Amino acid sequence: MTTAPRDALEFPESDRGFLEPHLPPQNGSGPQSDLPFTTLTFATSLDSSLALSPGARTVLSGPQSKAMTHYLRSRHDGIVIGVGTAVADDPGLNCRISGVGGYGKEGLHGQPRPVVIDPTARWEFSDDSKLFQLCREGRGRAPWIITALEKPDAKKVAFLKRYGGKFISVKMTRLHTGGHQIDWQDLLVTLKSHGLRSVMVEGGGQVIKSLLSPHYMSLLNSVIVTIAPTWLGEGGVVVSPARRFDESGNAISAARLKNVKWYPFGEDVVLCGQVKLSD
Ligand SMILES: NC(=O)C1=CN([C@@H]2O[C@H](COP(=O)(O)OP(=O)(O)OC[C@H]3O[C@@H](n4cnc5c(N)ncnc54)[C@H](O)[C@@H]3O)[C@@H](O)[C@H]2O)C=CC1
Ligand SMILES: Nc1nc(O)c(N)c(N[C@@H]2O[C@H](COP(=O)(O)O)[C@@H](O)[C@H]2O)n1
Repeated sequence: MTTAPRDALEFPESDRGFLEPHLPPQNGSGPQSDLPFTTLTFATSLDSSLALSPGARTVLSGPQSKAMTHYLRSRHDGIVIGVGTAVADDPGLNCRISGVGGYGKEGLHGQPRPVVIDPTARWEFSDDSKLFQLCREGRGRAPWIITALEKPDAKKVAFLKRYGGKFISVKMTRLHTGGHQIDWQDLLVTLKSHGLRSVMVEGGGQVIKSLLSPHYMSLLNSVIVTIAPTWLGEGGVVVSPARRFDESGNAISAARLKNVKWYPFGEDVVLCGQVKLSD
């Protein structure tokens, strides 16, 4: 009998049912589309912060809602984050629920593909990065890195290939601020064409802000937010989409959810819903 690794999490069957209407179909065969089922999910404080500062890994979820996030990871083919999160958190981005691939089952079945949006390929990963440690241990998959560069650094390309990861070059708009803006529709179509039938976008702040813009929010099939009973205070990484205005120039809400359900989860509350599109 194989024993689960020490960091394995438990997420009981009894806690799973409520999530089902908010998740991609179990067998992956949703309506035929060139887009993957896309979930936006993150944990926030009472003052809408994801983290104490852009560079700070910050624990918000309690044990139960953390296990829920890992269950979500087992139900999606890919996890998307921005390079800011990769650099700040050195994340694992695997699923640590007992019974999932590497945590009790043979192979990597149930393990999502990490996808990092890194326009300039600035993430300096190495064998010591948590993601690659987990790959070596058979407990996670190598990342795909989405870049605007046509020819990323050959050493990085070779490194990723050794672990089974890769760069995917996509067109991005160059902003006057010097940054980049990805076309989310293009990205999601690309991910689907590479075999990801469902993706969950975890953050960070800049990624979520751009996805919640009027142009892209209709791409979201589901939104699942963990709210932790804490204020992080000023200077945090805040989730705050750009302002919107009506025809008369009056400010209106940037985005709103519909079909909302709230579920208490330990000391946290988990909010599930769908983006309400304007008529
Ligand atoms: N509480 C939670 O659930 C989560 C918290 N975090 C936290 O968020 C913080 C990082 O957030 P941010 O600094 O906002 O970084 P981020 O993770 O959003 O990455 C920002 C970078 O990603 C790229 N990027 C993002 N959106 C893009 C777009 N639309 N087009 C092209 N490139 C794009 C750009 O290179 C940008 O500089 C960290 O402290 C991390 O711990 C991250 C994920 C989840
Ligand atoms: N659900 C959730 N709760 C929190 O409190 C968090 N800080 C995050 N962060 C996200 O999870 C990633 C870390 O994952 P690993 O535990 O290393 O696998 C982090 O990079 C954020 O994407 N999420």
